[in-house]
Amino acid sequence: MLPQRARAMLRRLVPRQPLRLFQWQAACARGASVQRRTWASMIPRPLGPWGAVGNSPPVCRRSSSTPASGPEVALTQERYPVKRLPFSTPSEADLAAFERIIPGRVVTDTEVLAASNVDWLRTVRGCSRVLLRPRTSEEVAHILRYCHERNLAVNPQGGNTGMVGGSVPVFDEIILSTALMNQVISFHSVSGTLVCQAGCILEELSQYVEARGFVMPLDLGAKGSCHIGGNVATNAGGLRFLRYGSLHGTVLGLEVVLADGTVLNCLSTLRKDNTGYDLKQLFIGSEGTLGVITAVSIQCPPKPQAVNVAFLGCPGFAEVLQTFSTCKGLLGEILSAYEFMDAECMWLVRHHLHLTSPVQESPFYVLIETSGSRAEHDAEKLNDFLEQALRSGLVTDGTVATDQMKLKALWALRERISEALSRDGYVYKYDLSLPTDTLYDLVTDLRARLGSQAKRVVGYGHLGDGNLHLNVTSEDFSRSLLDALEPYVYEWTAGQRGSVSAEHGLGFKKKDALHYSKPPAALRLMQQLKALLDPKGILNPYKTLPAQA
Ligand SMILES: O=C(O)CC[C@@H](O)C(=O)O
Ligand SMILES: [Zn+2]
Repeated sequence: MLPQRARAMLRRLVPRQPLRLFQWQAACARGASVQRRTWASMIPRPLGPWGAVGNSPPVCRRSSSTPASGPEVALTQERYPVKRLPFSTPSEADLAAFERIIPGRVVTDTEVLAASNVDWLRTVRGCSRVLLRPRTSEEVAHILRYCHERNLAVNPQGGNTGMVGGSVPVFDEIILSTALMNQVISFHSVSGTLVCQAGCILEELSQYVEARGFVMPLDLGAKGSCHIGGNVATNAGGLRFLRYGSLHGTVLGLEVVLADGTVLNCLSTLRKDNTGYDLKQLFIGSEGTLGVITAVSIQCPPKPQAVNVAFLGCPGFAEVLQTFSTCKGLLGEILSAYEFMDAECMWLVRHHLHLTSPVQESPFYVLIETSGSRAEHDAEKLNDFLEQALRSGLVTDGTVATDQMKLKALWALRERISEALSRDGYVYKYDLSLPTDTLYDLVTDLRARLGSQAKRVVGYGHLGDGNLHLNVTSEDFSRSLLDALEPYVYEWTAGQRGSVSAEHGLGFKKKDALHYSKPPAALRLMQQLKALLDPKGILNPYKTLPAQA
């Protein structure tokens, strides 16, 4: 019985490596339990408005202009204890002044504003009455110079795909959209340096550089909508972090318009530049509170020639960790992603998005990606790893993809968890950096602690980066559930010397938790930097930094 089952698995796992069949058979014959399914059953069925898997790739396009429908989102100022700061209120004369700066691109249409005032998760809502659509840095400079003089608050907005309420107004801040700043400025075909405006959509940039033999150093589930400027402003992490590292390393230069309208042109394309303070770093992850990023220079790595994705089932979290150690050792330089999700996540993507699991039901799943330059070499390494993982019982079932469509289908299972969660009810999101050994303990702990108060408590994330996405859902927003979660989650994280925001930033929702991850002296220095660069506090107020006493 076993050799036959093993053969079935081999066909799925090593589609292009017939020479290795014997080794696989041997490995499986030594006791690996496998489940047979075919690719046909694995490929998800067509989806709803967020894209389809099948002949077309699963593009996860979050549209800021068409947020999911549902009951009206409560105003942030009503749900949270926040007081409007004494900024001016935009007047008819201000609108006329904006109209002179960007003729025809001053938006007061209530439908457009309704969409731009709400985050895509539908958890926070402002009441801005004007949205500006500049095309150039000079226009942004002109607008900010005017707002600075008039003491008007400004909410910079990219694709509005953030997770922490950083990209929508809290009150009536003017929305400054980068949507029309979507031009590639230059691309160097030898170095792979891309220079572009801040409003370029990440997925469009990916397609642009891929056609030229390169890839963007970052990739996110929200790639179909998010803007590169927003990615940099929030220091987005994402799915390629393990391989290419943080934007603090890959961004070579920035052009930023400061609060008073000064254009800071640090749009360098140099790999090495040790002249004084590296000012661009201040703006990476500052969430639009120190300046508005208008252009980005970014280093794109060469496109890998061979990509494999393995999607595996693990019997427990200990095995998820051991599988990670094993694959780091055996895959070495070709390992480009190590993601995990628990059984609840799989339930969510199946139930809400009708995606089909390619492997038998397991308590945990891992997605391993390899990216290299020689297909045979990578396949050999991957086979060795899979053989060992299966033989030692770390992995109980799995499947491997090498072609584009199947790769994307496997990635969709992981990338679209966030979307599935948003269809499950109100979502409380925690994006934590934790020591990998204890990374899942908090999920288990919370399930017991919250009991039936929560609809679902799930854990997934970028295990390779020590990043847990802890998500809790309830039918509707519940103050008592929020109180049960906070500050408990933050205290738990601080107890592990973790970070309360690994990659999503602080925005509006997490700003008061900053002190769990930074000492008082760091907070003071941040406040001083803010005061220096934006003395009137007009840029993205109520975000990132806690309100000063
Ligand atoms: O929704 C989340 O909690 C995480 C979203 C994103 O960072 C991901 O890794 O999928
Ligand atoms: Zn993430």
